Amino acid sequence: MGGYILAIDQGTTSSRAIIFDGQQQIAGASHKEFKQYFPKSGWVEHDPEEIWQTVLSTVEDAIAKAGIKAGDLSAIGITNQRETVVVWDRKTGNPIHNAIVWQDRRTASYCDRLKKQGLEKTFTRKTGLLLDPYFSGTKLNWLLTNIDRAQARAAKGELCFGTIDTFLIWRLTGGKSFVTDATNASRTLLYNIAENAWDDELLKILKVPRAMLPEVKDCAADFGVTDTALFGAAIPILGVAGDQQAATIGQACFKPGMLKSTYGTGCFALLNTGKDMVRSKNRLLTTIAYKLDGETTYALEGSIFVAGAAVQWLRDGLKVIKAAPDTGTLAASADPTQDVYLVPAFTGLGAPHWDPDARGAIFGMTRNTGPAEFARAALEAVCYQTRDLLEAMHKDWRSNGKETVLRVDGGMVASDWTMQRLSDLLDAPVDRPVILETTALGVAWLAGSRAGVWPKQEDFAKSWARDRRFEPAMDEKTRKAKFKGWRNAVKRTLS
Ligand SMILES: Nc1ncnc2c1ncn2[C@@H]1O[C@H](COP(=O)(O)OP(=O)(O)O)[C@@H](O)[C@H]1O
Ligand SMILES: O=P(O)(O)OC[C@H](O)CO
Repeated sequence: MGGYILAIDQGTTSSRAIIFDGQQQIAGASHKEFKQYFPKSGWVEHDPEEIWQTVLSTVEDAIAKAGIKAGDLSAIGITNQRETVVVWDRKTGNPIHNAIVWQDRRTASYCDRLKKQGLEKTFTRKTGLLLDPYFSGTKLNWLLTNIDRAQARAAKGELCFGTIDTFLIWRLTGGKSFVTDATNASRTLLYNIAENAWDDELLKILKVPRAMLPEVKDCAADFGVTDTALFGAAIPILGVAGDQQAATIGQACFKPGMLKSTYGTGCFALLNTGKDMVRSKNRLLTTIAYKLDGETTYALEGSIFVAGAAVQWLRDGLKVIKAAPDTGTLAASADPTQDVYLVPAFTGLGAPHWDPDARGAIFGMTRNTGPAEFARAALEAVCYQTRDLLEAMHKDWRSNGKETVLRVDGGMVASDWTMQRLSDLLDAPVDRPVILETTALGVAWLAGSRAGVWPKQEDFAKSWARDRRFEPAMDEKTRKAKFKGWRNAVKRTLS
């Protein structure tokens, strides 16, 4: 036995554990949703203990389903929802508050104050990010300011800050490892992506004591060993990356100009820009795609906050569908003469607008508008937003005529209707891979290659296989008219 790699994919709405065998095939998988907390308008929290329990139970379940023992695992890779902040007590390991989730907008006015002080340029130059509540830094400031004695305790080194990867590694190693990787660090507003180090000036502005920060490692590195009391074996953790970066790796987007877009709760498009730290003139992010053997590869990123979340809203809020896959069928039956647009700014708008105060809106409803038109509008909104991102990317990045085909993954790409509409509205082909668990696959590759049991980068890239290519089939006039309607709807939604 050997070559088995466990990938822990801790996402926004669920935790997954997937075991890959030595041939990079899925040998066992488990998945568990957990509760979302919305304490106030625009606030989103998770209970770190629920996250931990779902990780433990899915790992045990995946091991059982794969029919192996924990000792058969060569390594673990961890990938995670990014930016979400946990602060815990260094002695007890207990969180001092719920995790503040990436979607949470509670620090919008603080971001505005920082912008008014003219600080956005400093943050963007050093971190590649913008002053938006999306990122970890202002959320961490909120915890330090609002939780009793947190600031003083953090300064004394009594508290630890982490994104979800760091929190999980801390727990998995029995508090022995306090580490993160460069991709997760690059989403905090505290990390200088050119120097690859926590940045003292930014720490001072956001009043974050250095004593509470983890050590930052490459994506394939020694992150610690699991406590034997947990799974009955000491398993090395050898790969870590934020989920969008892990998907970029899993999609084998290793060459500059390669591009992937992941459709989960939100949608995130990453374009590999190689060693170039491309500075966007169109409000995209510059971020770390991965750091391997001390070398940093950068990406341009477009982030949309609501993608599959709109499908969840159709299911749980409007109750017009029973399950996510019903959306495509319903959308296909929509009246083509009704131009209904949904701008799903439930938690503000991300790239390229960055408007945290915008809220969702529907335009073009008539007396005949029903669930089918809502479903189509929700799915099309994801496609229009992807086009907004790709247009911005094309302005920032010269492809020199070497266009690569967009590779897609995430829960939503199971919908053929959505992928066809995406290709139609982009007027470009879209490739869906055979393995849709690209996030888990990417981090499994980081861990497996570090363990020496998985192929090197080039051979891994060759193993990427396409399930289906969607080609555009919409006429230009319709596409133009639809996109014009979308742009107009967005304009009317901005705050
Ligand atoms: N067939 C489908 N059609 C449309 N949306 C879908 C479909 N299957 C799943 N989804 C949506 O995809 C999302 C889940 O994707 P996933 O990649 O698991 O997300 P995350 O990692 O953010 O939790 C959910 O929001 C769900 O509503
Ligand atoms: O959990 P996902 O897949 O929606 O990803 C969340 C992103 O990492 C947020 O930046």
